[in-house]
Amino acid sequence: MLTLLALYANEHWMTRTLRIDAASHPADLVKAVNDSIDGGLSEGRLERRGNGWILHCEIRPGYEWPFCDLQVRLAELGRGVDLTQFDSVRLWVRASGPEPVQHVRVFLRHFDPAYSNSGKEADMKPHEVVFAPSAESVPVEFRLAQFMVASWWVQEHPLPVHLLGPQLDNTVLLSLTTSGLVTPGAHKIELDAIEFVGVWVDPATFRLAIIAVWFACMGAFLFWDWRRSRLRLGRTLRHKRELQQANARLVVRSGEYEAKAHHDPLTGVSNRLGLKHDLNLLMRAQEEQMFPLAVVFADIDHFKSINDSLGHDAGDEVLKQFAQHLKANIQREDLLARWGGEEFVLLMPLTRAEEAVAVAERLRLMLTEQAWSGGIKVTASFGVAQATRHSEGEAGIEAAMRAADQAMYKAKREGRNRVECNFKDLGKEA
Ligand SMILES: Nc1nc2c(ncn2[C@@H]2O[C@H](COP(=O)(O)OP(=O)(O)OP(=O)(O)O)[C@@H](O)[C@H]2O)c(=O)[nH]1
Repeated sequence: MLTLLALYANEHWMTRTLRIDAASHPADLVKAVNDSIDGGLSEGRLERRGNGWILHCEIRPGYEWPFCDLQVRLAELGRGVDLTQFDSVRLWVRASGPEPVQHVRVFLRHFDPAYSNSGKEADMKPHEVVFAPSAESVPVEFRLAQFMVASWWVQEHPLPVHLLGPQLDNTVLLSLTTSGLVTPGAHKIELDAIEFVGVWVDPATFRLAIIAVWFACMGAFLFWDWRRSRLRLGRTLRHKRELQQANARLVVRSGEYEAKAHHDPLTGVSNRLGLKHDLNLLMRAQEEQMFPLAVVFADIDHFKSINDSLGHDAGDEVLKQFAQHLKANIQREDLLARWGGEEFVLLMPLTRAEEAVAVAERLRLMLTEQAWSGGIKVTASFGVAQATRHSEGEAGIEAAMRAADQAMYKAKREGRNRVECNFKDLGKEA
């Protein structure tokens, strides 16, 4: 829209105008001239009417080319107007006379010291157009490029080649003249105003400038867009980094919560949930290398009396020590968990019940040999069972655990500080 507006403004508003009429132009610079200067008999008289002039002209035979002239001097001699800064001239002209179609010649006379030094108007180079005012609308507009140097003048004024063409940078005179082949009689030329019109900036140059502005705007836009995208990308990357960091923190935190959920806070070994979780992982990863799976239940003997005699804190300390001793004396692949209270469970993959009984026996002995805080003696009762390959997955393991628990109670009944093994309640041979 701006471009269209600028193009319109260039053509219609960004113009320079030089207007000449009787109201603004000094009266002594306008006069009527006739062929008497060449020995003719025609008579011209100038009348001012309103803001214009009227040339009354009586053409009489007597000179070979009779004429009358309405001469408007644009400036003093030698100080002409530079018409090259204008594109066209508008004339408010009417003409009447005895001819069927009345013609008028328009001359722009140029002063150049190379041929005009005599100061005579006849020695100023005439640029000419001829037209019939009645055939044109008023005002009639000529492009200055339409004015041609009059050939008859060039014949009378031989000039070097470089001076033959049109020259309008020092124009001193505009004249309206009766036509060359004029009919004798009363002629009249009315001139209301003259207007030279030009644009400040030549349209071609202006369009080039607009294209340049477009390119500059596009470049500026691309640069701005590139910077905006970079900033946006930076923000996105920052946001992504923050999300990754938050995510990493969440992963760590959820790992911590999971560890807490799977471990007994007092002894640090797995709780029931942790044992189930670890067992599931093992079953998924290496079910084939799990069986036979030995299950050992260990329960501290007379733990209530430890609590009662030494206090609950001492009881806690015994529980911690008990768990550490068990943990330190089993293999890495064995799973140890606190089943509840003072009861612990041990799962031993690829271990037969007989081997597990031996391990339980070793653990039982080991516990009796430990130095316990408070100088007390701590013993435990063990129950052993086994889940075979024939047992169906978790159901088999749960059955083995029940059997081991019962064996442990049997050990309690049989006097404590002993190991009992239960095959019977599994219903299958190891
Ligand atoms: N200090 C402490 N005591 C606990 C904890 N959990 C359970 N107990 C106690 O452990 C005792 C278990 O007593 P009982 O079930 O009678 O068994 P017991 O005294 O060991 O006797 P037997 O198992 O038959 O040898 C109870 O007094 C519980 O309060 C614990 O986390 N810390």
